[in-house]
Amino acid sequence: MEGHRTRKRARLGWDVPPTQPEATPRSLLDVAKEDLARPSSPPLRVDDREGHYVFNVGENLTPRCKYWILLSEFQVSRLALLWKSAIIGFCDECIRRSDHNLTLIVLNKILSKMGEGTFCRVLECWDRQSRELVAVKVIRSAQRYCDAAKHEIDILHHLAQNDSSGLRCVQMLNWFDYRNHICIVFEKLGPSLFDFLRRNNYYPFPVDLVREFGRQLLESVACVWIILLHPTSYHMHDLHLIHTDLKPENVLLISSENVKLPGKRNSWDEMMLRCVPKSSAIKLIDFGSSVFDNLGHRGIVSTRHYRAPEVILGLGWSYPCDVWSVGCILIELCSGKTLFQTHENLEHLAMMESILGPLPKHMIQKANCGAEKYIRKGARLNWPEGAASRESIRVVRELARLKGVVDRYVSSSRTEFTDLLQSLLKYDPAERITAQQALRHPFFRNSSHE
Ligand SMILES: Nc1ncnc2c1ncn2[C@@H]1O[C@H](COP(=O)(O)OP(=O)(O)OP(=O)(O)O)[C@@H](O)[C@H]1O
Repeated sequence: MEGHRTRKRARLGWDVPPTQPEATPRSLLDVAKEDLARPSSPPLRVDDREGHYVFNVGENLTPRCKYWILLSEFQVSRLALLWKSAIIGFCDECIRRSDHNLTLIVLNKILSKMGEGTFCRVLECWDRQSRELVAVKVIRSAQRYCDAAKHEIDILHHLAQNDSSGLRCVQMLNWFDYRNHICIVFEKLGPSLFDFLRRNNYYPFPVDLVREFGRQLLESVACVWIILLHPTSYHMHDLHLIHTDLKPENVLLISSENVKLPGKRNSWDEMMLRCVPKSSAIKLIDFGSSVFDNLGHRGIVSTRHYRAPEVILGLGWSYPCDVWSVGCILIELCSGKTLFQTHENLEHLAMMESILGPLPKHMIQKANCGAEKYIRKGARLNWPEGAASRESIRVVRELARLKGVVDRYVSSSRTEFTDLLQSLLKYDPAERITAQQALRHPFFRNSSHE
C-alpha cells in the first residue's frame, strides 16, 4: 500500500493551515433585543434511560427568558450592582451561580450531534452571540458523571491558564449547568483520527503524516521547545498532568477538510481514491480522566488497547503510561489496525510478548495480587496455559513482531520509526523514553519542519 504514495506532494498539501470560520460578534444589546421576540426554552423532557439529555435539532440548548442578556463574567462582576434589579428578573436557568458571581449563559442553538462518549453527547451548536460554531459536551445527569465533568472543567481551566496559545489542547469557552446536565462549551474541532480512519475504510495514514501527528501528540504531553518559542505555553507533563486516556478517538483534527489521493487499484483495475486530511493540525480532547501527578497512582486507567503493561500488572503508573499510549496510537495510524486488539488482560500481555518480546522478569515478579493469576510460578506469563480459547492462542501466535508490522505498512523511515516505537513501547516505565526525549528522536528530524 505504501508503494502508491506520492510523499512529496502529499506532505505539502497536509500542512496548509486550517481556514478559520469568519466570526462577527454582535453587540450584547442586539442579541438581547432579538431574544425578547423569541419563544422561551424548549419543553422540559425526561432524560433517556442512560441519563443523556434529550434534544431536537434546531432547539436551544439554553433557555431564553424575558430578561435575557449576554454578559461575560467580567461584565457581570462590574455591572452586577447596576443591573441587580434586572438580574433578579432572570429565570433560574439563565444564571450560573458561582461563589462570587452571577454569570449569564451564552445561547446555543443545536445543529447536530457530533459525537458520543461514556460521559456525554457532544452537540454542534451555533453560538448566537459570538456567531461561531461550537461543540457543547452535554454530560449525563448521574452524579458521578457530574463530578467527573467538574474535574474536567478544573483541568481545562488549569490548562487554559498555562497554555495561553491554546496550541495543542482543546479550548474550553464556557460551561454551565442546564437542567441537571453540566454543559461544557468547546471550540469546534474536526473529526477524530479514529473517525477519519473509519470513514476512510481504515486506510493507513502516510508515514509523513503520522510523523506530524506524532510530533504534535508528544508536544502536547511534554513541553520541550514550545516553551522556547512560546514562553507562556506549558504542556501536560510539564504541568504535572497525566492524560491517562490517549487514543485516536481523543485526538481531533482541527479542520474537517480533506484531499483525495490515488490509492490502491480494485479488482476492476480502477484507481480507488483515499482521503488524507488537508491539514495535519490536531488537538487533544477529553481531560475527564486526567490526573495531577501526586505520585503513587494505582488502579486501572486508559482505554484497553492503549493501556500500558505497568497498569495491567498493577505496578502503579505515572507519566510513562501516556507515552505507551502514544506508541500504540502511532502504529495504529500507520497500519490502520489496532496494535493490541483484545479485551482481556492475559491475552493482552501475551500479545505484547508476541509483538515486543518477553516481559522483564522484575515486572512479572512484582505483579500485584489482582494480576498474579496471569503469572506462572512467579516467573513467566501463564501463556498459553491460561488462554481462554484455542482461537486466542492462534491469534496471538500469528501476530507479527513490531519490525514486521512497520515493514509491512511503512515505505520510508522504517528504521527510525521502528526504533522510536520500540522506545515508546519499552515495558519498564523507568526505561521508557519521555515525551521530551522522543521529540529529539531521529524519526522527527526527517520532516517538513526542518
Ligand atoms: N471540541 C470538539 N469538536 C468536535 N467534536 C468533538 C469535540 N469534543 C468532542 N467531540 C466528539 O465527541 C466525542 C466524545 O467526546 P469525549 O471524548 O470528550 O466524550 P467522553 O464521554 O469523555 O468519551 P469517553 O467515552 O472516551 O470517555 C469525541 O470522540 C469527538 O468525536
